[in-house]
Amino acid sequence: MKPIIQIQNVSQRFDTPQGEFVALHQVSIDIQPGETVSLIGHSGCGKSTLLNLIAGLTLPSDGVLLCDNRQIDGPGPERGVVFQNHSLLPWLTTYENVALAVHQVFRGQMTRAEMRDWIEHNLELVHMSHALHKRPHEISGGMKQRVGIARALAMKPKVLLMDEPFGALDALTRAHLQDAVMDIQRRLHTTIVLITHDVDEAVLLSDRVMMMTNGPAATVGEVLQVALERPRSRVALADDPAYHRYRQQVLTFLYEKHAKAA
Ligand SMILES: Nc1ncnc2c1ncn2[C@@H]1O[C@H](COP(=O)(O)OP(=O)(O)OP(=O)(O)O)[C@@H](O)[C@H]1O
Repeated sequence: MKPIIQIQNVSQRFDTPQGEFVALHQVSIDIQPGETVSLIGHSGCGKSTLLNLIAGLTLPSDGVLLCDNRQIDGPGPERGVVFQNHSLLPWLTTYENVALAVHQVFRGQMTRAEMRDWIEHNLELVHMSHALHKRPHEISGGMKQRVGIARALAMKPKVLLMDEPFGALDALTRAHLQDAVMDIQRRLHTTIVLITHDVDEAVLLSDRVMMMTNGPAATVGEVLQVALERPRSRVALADDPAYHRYRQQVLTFLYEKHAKAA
């Protein structure tokens, strides 16, 4: 199968008052359609820098990134982004926040009725149909994050890029949303690239975990293939020796091979 995302020898350098800072050094990754890949590594290693490059929010100093065989030279609707802080517009309702994105992408391609159905469908996917007319300040953090995911999905992205999407949520809400994302992925076969600091989240959600070395000049140090059957249940996995072995491998990478000085 042809990879949907190709990252080829990508390096990223930043000019700083102290001189040039090499954030990423020669990162190469292929991501297959429908795959869920997580990026894990200590704070400051370059995860967001890499995700921003895939999103097209920044351009690499060296190397090439391709999405569906086309060079990434800016943001595009085929790459939906979900950030840690939902980034909804506070003066718009749940429905209107999603509608804004849908109108931008599909104006001229869908009728008004089709757009309305599509907006409602995506909010239904994340179980938010009951709060279509609420504004962000009237809903919880987890609900806002659901709307952010619906907004990204509504653009029919080939790839969903998530930068610590559940980082600001309590453990139970986080678990619900992880399940929702796995469910959506199973139904839509969306390719997902996810940044996380959470070893359990990485193993539970991913087909592959990219473990990044510490910066400067960070790169992918090891790749863990997670061959757990889907659908995955967090309760069943709690007793699964394979799950614990995977977890152990990530922990060993982060806290023994690439431990970070406090
Ligand atoms: N625009 C910039 N100018 C200078 N340095 C930058 C810039 N953006 C990122 N960096 C540096 O590059 C490195 C990687 O940053 P990045 O935000 O990608 O890390 P991260 O792994 O996502 O961190 P965290 O887990 O804390 O969010 C850091 O040392 C950061 O200070």
